[in-house]
Parts: sequence; structure tokens; C-alpha cells
Amino acid sequence: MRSPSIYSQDDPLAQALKPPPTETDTERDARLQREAEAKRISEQIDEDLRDERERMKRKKGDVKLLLLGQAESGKSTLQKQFQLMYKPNSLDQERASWKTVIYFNVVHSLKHILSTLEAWDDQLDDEPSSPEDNPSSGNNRGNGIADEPSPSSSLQNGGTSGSASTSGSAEASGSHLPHPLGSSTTNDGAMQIANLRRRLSPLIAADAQLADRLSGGITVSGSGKGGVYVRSGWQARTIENALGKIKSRRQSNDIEKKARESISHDAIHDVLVQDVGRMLEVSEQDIKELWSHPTVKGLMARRKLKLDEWSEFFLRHITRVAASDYIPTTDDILHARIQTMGVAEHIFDVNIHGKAVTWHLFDVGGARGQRHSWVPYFDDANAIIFVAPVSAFDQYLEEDPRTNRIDDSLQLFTQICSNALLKSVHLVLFLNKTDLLKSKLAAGLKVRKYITSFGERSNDYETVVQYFRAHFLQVHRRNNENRRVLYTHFTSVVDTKTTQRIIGNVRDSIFRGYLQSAALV
Ligand SMILES: Nc1nc2c(ncn2[C@@H]2O[C@H](COP(=O)(O)OP(=O)(O)OP(=O)(O)O)[C@@H](O)[C@H]2O)c(=O)[nH]1
Ligand SMILES: [Mg+2]
Repeated sequence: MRSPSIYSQDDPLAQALKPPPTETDTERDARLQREAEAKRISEQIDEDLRDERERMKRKKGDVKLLLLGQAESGKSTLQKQFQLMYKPNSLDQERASWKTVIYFNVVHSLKHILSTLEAWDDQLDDEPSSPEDNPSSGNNRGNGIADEPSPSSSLQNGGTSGSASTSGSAEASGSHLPHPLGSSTTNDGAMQIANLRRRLSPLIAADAQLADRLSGGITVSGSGKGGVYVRSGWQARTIENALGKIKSRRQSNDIEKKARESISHDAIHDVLVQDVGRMLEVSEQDIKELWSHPTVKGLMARRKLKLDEWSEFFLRHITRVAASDYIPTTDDILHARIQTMGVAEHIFDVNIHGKAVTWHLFDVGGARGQRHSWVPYFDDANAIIFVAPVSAFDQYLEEDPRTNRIDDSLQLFTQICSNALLKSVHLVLFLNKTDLLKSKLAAGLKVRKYITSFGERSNDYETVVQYFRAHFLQVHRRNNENRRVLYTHFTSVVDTKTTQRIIGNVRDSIFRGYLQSAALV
């Protein structure tokens, strides 16, 4: 008797495919083998399709959240808060690679201070200090709230116009600082600075190497202040760069995985980082001397030396950072600054009311040259958190020193609100860096000097934030055909406790929208 075919005998197709009655044993064996192989392939295809359907189902149910906003607005810092909340162990694993960033932030700040001093011949002039320096010319532009910087602002900034100054207290106390009266005092001060410059020179020389270590040698045009751009996965690559490995893509993926596993261990053995650590340890007193030098304080009070918030933060904590056993704290990581290049995806499992949902968080580079890379992510986004730094009213774009940063934020927000691809996306606005805004106002900086439309309003925090909020709400109202809600929060995303509470609120509101849209499908 012939062995039965795998096809049913009753099926008409099976009848048609029935083996010929003249089939030999060898032919039959070959046919059975072919049929078995066809069955295996068919089952494999079915399984793949099932998997793909499952995967698609999972993807469809995932939440895709974009963090948008100009450079330095706080997107990556907010991403770190998500990471702390939903994947705390991963931040622990990265802790050592943040040390490289923090060392770079310190060394780069020192370099900036010394080069600004050099531009001013290491001494103060006789101008009185005032937080009201750097006034605007009074012309309205863009969305109409900010003014152009005065032509003299770049001179006043010592060639660093556009960089932040958060030195609230320094500005406030500027007029009380000792002013060099005689030439001997001036010469003494200049001599002290010259000595400090000489002693700190080996440390300053490490600036370029640290930048190289972090970027892997990639320089991006427009890195103006000399910052470093990094792509997604830089933490592991920093280790790879330290080990000097250049591998094929497949190999480098393996290395990345291994490096991630042993990231803390390897980073400790990065010779460059070790060397910088040793130099910082022996230079601690010199750094403190430079940081508290009357000429430095005086230049800051006159707004000729402007330091970014992270520079001031790490210089204030230099004793801890320069210690031989320094390990970055979570607060240090939140204050560390490194520019995002392109778009970095972070995946978290978020539990909401007993239901686990996968969230994809896309942290984008906010500099003008990076914004083109956002658009491919608009297509299937569920929600956006737009981050606008309200403390930036006295700052101008790195990429375009004539554009006030509040104006740039409003222009960008207009583009986001009016983008057809984003019409039904859940929209959240973070008016960020409120802590820095408070210290600037407390130091006596007047909003109307930079934004004439602010007029004679009171210069207190509440009036100022409500004024900025009103401008963002107006942009939203004018570009809101779909009558969607705009959720607004005043934030300081370096503050873990309050930020995590706000993230909880945002998560719930996004999830409510998600459930509603799921119910409609
Ligand atoms: N004091 C204070 N600092 C903040 C706040 N938000 C962010 N920062 C700091 O501002 C700097 C820039 O923040 P990032 O999160 O790197 O900015 P970003 O928006 O990711 O910038 P790009 O990647 O260039 O687009 C970091 O040093 C942060 O620690 C805030 O609310 N308060
Ligand atoms: Mg970033």
C-alpha cells in the first residue's frame, strides 16, 4: 500500500495533486521529503506571521512620546528623570561614564573663564557693574515679544554672546565687590591670574581630549561654545573610545553590549579620566582661587563673563568633584551637560493601574542644525512634551546671536502646534528652568530690558511666568483647529521630587487620551 500523502484525499486540490499511480519508491521518498519540507516552511511562515502580528499589536499599543524644544531647554534632563523613575538601574550603570562628562564640564568652564580673562587683559576696567548691562535696542522681532541684542552685547560678553549667565548672586553682589583701586592692586591681580593660568594649563590641555573621548572624534559645525554632541548610546561608546577599539558594526554591537554590562568597571580604568582626576585633585585650591578671584567675580558682575548653569554648579561643588574617590551623584548627573545629536530613543515599561504599557521616549537634539531629524518621528507620535526654558529671556541663540531664546521657543512652538502631522497629538508644555528665572529676577535682572513688550509690569516671578505662559497659550490658541487641550506645567527638571510628581500627572493624562483613542479603534 502506498503511504498516504500529507494532503487530504477528499480535497479536490489534493485529488489533482495526487501522486501518479506509476510513482516509484525513490520518487515517493523524494516527494514525501518535499512535502514535509513544504509543510515545515509553511508552518514557519505561519509562526513568523503570528509573531509579526503580535509585534505589530504590541507596537500599536505602545506610547510614543517626543521631547521637543530648543537646545539647552532641559529635554535630556527630563529624559533622565523618566529613566530614574522607570529604569533606575540603567542610570546606575551609566554613573561612571557621566564622570567623563562632568570632568569635561569643569575643564571646559575653566578654559572659558581663562580665555575671557585673557580677552580683558586679566583685569577689570573702571566701569561700574550692573545687572542692567547688555540692554536691548528695543526692536520687536519674531513672535514679537523679544528684542534684538544691542550691537555692543557681543563686546560686553567678551565674545561669548548668547551664552547663559545664571550668576544671580554674583550679579546682585557685583556692586559690593572690591574694585581694584590702584595699579599695584591691578597688577597683583593680573599676576595671580597669570600664575593660576600657568598652573592650570595641563588640566586645560585635557579639554580637547575629553571632548574627543565623548564624541568619538566627531565634531559638529555649530558646536559654538565648544560643547560636545553625542549620539544615542554614547555611554558605551565612550568606553569603546577609551579602549581604542574600531570594529565592524556587528562586532561593535557586541562590544556595546559588553561595555554596557561592565561600564562602571571599564570607565574606572580609562587612563585619560584617571589623569584628569589626578590633575583636578592637585588643582583643587587653584580652581577655588580662580573661581573666587575678585577679577572673575567682577567680570561676572559686569556680565562680561557669563557662565552656564552647569559650570557654576560644578565649580560650587569642586571640593567633592575633585576628590580622588569622586563618583557622580544623581544630582550631579542631572546637572551634567552634553548636547544631543539626532534623536535618541529610550524605552520604558510603564505600569498604569495594573496595566504595563511600553513607552518610547524620543529625546531630540534641539540646536537649529539638529531639528531636521525630528520630522520622521512625527508620523506616529502619541504625545509631545515641549520644553521651553523661561529663564532664557536674557539669552540669545548660540546659532544666531540676534535671536532671543524666548522668541526662538515661541517660533518653534508655533511650528509644532501648526504641523499637520501633529494635529491630534496630546500636547504638554513645560515652562522650565523656573529656579533659574527666580534667581535672575532676585538678582535684579529686568525682563523689560530684553523684552520691551513686557513694559512696566512688575518684575516679580509670578507676573513674569504668567506673562510668558500667556504668549505660549496664544500661540496654541491661534493654531488649534482640533480644539485640543494644552497641559501646562511650571518646572525645574533638575528637581527630582517635583518633576517626578509632574511626570506622574503627565503619564496619567497621556494614558487617559490613549484609552480614549483605543476605545475609538
Ligand atoms: N537649574 C536648572 N538647570 C536645568 C534645568 N533644566 C535643565 N537644566 C540644565 O541645563 C543644561 C541643559 O539641559 P539638557 O537637558 O542637556 O538640554 P537639552 O534640551 O537636552 O539640550 P540639547 O540636547 O542640546 O537639545 C543641563 O546642564 C541641565 O542640568 C532646570 O530646570 N534648572
Ligand atoms: Mg539633549
